[in-house]
Parts: sequence; structure tokens; C-alpha cells
Amino acid sequence: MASQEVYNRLHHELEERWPVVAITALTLLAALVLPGLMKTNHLKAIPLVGGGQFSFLKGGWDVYAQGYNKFKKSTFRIKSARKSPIVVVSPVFLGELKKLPDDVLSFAKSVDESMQTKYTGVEADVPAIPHVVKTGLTPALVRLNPTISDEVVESMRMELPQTSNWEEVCINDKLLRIVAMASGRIFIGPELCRDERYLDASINYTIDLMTAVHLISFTPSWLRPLVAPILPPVRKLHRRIKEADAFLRPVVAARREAAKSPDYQEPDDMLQWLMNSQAKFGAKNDKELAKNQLGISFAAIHTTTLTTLNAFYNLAADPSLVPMLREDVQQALAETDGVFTNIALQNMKKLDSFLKETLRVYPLGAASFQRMVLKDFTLSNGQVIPAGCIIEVPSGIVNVDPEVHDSPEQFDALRYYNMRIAKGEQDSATKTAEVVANSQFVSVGTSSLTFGYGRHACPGRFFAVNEIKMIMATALLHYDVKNVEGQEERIPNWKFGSQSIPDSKGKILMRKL
Ligand code: HEM
Repeated sequence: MASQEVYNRLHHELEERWPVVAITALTLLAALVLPGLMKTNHLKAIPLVGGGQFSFLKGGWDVYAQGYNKFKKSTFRIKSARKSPIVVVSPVFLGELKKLPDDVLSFAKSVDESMQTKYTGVEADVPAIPHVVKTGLTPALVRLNPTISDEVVESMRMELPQTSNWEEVCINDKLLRIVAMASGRIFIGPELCRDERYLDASINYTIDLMTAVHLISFTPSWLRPLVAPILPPVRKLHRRIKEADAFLRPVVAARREAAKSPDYQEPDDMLQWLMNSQAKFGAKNDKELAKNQLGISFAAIHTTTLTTLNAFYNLAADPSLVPMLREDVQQALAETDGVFTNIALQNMKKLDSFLKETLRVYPLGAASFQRMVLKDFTLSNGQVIPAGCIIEVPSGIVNVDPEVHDSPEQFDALRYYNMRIAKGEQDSATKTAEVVANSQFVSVGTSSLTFGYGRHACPGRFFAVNEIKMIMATALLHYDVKNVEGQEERIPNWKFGSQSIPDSKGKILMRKL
């Protein structure tokens, strides 16, 4: 009886108030469904270029080229292995994009997604790392350059041929160790930089991490939470962290013990700066130091090695460049009594140009400035970019755009050197002026995006550029290089997805002078 009464009452109320009920229901529906529909519409308004993720894997660079050639001043969508929709944005918008705060465009969230952080359990965005690179490493370079170059010279002596006969060298394997040792001298200190446990970790952690990321990317999303923790490469990553912790702890303990002495002098390296910043970044324990060291190796060792490898392949393919670059290095060092000071490195202008041209023609990736959109925003052309997608700039294709670079198909070792010399004569209103302003290896700009752009542009590039110059300068001073017999062309790079990787098994000939 009571329930009948309630029913009658409800019925009556609904009859009386149906307009209010209907409006409320419609408003709720609109609030739930409309944003999704609008997001889809905003995305649909952006033209899609290329096919699905598998065709992207084979021909990613062509997809970027196709999109850029059609929509150079606007936006287009592509499909890659990424989970989120990708909107490729013209570099003409970089000026406005770089002003957007991190809670609109997030570098960290983009890295988390591309590195499958959720499933590897390895944090990809660790604020202590860029902080220490910016506040510790870069300002210290002026005083640390001679220390880095000592380690470069010594590691090259240990790794490269020591006779005047031509010898075949798998230069990738050698460079990995040279870069790991020279970087390690500053990252982890003199105690460990030549220790095989550190060298193994700093070189192979990146390979293990990327293997885990690729495996997870090709596992269906619904299976990932179940499968990822038991995947052998994921388990290996956690073993690597434990191993690094084990070889690092005694060094950290010894430093803390030594610091009790009144005349103790703190080591001038990244390990020490990280130890000093533990409290600031709320480190729970010393294991964080091991994670940070592996994180820095991930950012630094392979990126630096691959760039240097590209430079060696260019030299070997065109040994006529060697005498000109050698003279550039000799002249710069003559003014500093042979010491790799900041001034000497800056004066190696032809070498600087050759290296920048190497990155222009052989960038490591087709895209740069990858950011996750956390809040909708509108570009100055009126295009709404909805939250939830990834934006990126087609940097690799900008590098070969004839409207940006003269004769972009040519490898011109002195392209940027000549620009720097002619700098005064440029008309500041032209596009070329922007390229000229960014004509140093280390500089970033809208036509020079290999180190990224904006507030998250690579903070390690000042260190990387110095180190690469030291390695190339030392090679030019002490070695002749050329292609092996029968290798007429430059050793080609492998392109897959958005990446371009120099052949890790390529061999060149080297002889000691
Ligand atoms: C030739 C070598 C290198 C290349 C090509 C390179 C390239 C890049 C790129 C493209 C980014 C992303 C920038 C953006 O999206 O705007 C980046 C970020 C970063 N790089 Fe490098 N990098 C190199 C060497 C290094 C080295 C040697 C270090 C450390 C000493 C380093 C530390 C970092 C860090 C910490 C970030 C993240 C920045 C942030 O979180 O704001 N990189 N790098």
C-alpha cells in the first residue's frame, strides 16, 4: 500500500514537473557527451595523413614529409604506435607554443606515455636530473672541460688502434665506451667511470629500457597491466637498478665518511651534486641515486654516441674534409697551449659547422617538441587543439625544406661556418636570419630542433657539444679515417617509425698518425 502511494506521488510529480526533469536530463547528457563529441570534432577537423601504426613503422619519415609538404603552415594528424592521437604542428606556431605553461603542454606526461612508465615502473621524468644538469653541470663546464678532455684522450687511447697501419674499426662499439667513460668521469666520478659494472650499466640500461618499451607498446592495452610486470626485459630493468645501487653505495658511503674530515674537498661531479640535492628533491633513500645515474645515462650516452657516429661516418665517406677540420682544431688549440678550454672549443668554428650540418642531415628523429596537451587551447590560426592528444613538430623534414635551407639535399660541412662569417650582411627580416641566428651546434631555434625547443630543450646539450667536439678534435689530430674498401657511399642510416639510426655494425678504417 505504502509503495503504491510512493509510486502515485512520483507519477504525479513527474507529470507536473516534466519540463524541469527533461531539461536537467538533457543538461547532464550534454555535460557528459558533448566534450567528447567536440574533442572528436576538433580532431576530425585536422586532416589525417598516412595509414596506421604498422605502415608508420615502415615509412614514418615519408608520412611526415607528405603532411609537411601539404600543410606546412598548419596542422595534420598521423597515426603511430602512440596511444594518444598525434597532431603535427607547423614550426610557425613554436613562438606561441613555448609560452604555454606545463599544465597545458606537458613534456613529462608525453615522456611518460612514450616510455610506458606506467608499465615499466621506471620513472621517466625525474625533476632532479634536469635541475642538476642546469645548475651543476652546465655552469661547471668552464672549469671541467680539461678534466673531460683528459678522460676523452685516455679512453680513446684505450679503445682505438695504436698503430700506423689501417685497421677496421666497429666505431659504434668504441664510441659507446669512450662516451660512457668520458661522461662517467663527470656523471659518476673518478672512482667508477672506468669500472666495467658502470660501463655495462650506462651502455646497456638504455637498450634494456627501449626493448621493454617496444615490447609493451606491441602488447594489447588490456593485457599490459597483467603481462608487463613479468616481461623479462621489465624485470631486468629492476635488476639493473639494484646492481647500480650495489656498486654506487660504497662510493657514496666513502664520500660521506671522508666529508667528516675538516679539510675534505668535495668531488666536483654530478654524483656529488645529486647527493647534495637529495634533501631538496625529497629522496627517500640512496637507491634514488642509482636511479638518477641510470636516468642520466639514458638521456646522455646513446644520444651523444649516435650523433658522434653520424659524424664519423660522414668523415669516413669524405676524407677530403679531414685536413680542413684538422687545421681548424690545430689553430684553436694553438691559442690555448693545447688545452681544451671553452675558448678553444668555441674557436673550432669549422668543426662546429660540420657537426651541426651532421645533425641537420642526420637528425636522430623526424619529430621534436613532443608534448601532451592537458587542456584545450587554440592556435593563432583558430585551430583548437584538444586535451588528450600529443603535439609535435616535424623537425627532420624542416631540416630539408628548401625554403629554410639553401640546397638542403647537399651535405655542406661549412654551411653554418659561412653563415656565421656572413652574419652581419643578413637581412634580419628574412627567414635566413633565423637560421643564421641559430648557426651554432649548441643553439636551438625553429629551424634547428634536434635538441628540442623551449623550456624543456635539452639541458645537457652544452656538455654533449663540448664532449663531441673533444672526441672529434682528438680523432682529427691523431687519426686518418676512410671507408673500408668497396664501401663507396656513406654508411646508410636505418629509418623506422620516426627514428633514424646510424648502422651500429658499420666499420670504418682508421690509422694512427
Ligand atoms: C647529442 C646528444 C643529445 C641529443 C641529440 C639530445 C636531445 C634531447 C632532446 C630532443 C630532448 C627533448 C627536448 C624537447 O622536447 O624540447 C632532450 C631532453 C633532455 N636531455 Fe638531451 N640530448 C643529448 C644529450 C644529452 C646529455 C649529454 C644530457 C645530460 C648530461 C641530456 C639530458 C637531457 C635531459 C635531462 C632532458 C630532459 C629535459 C627536461 O626534462 O626539461 N641530454 N635531449
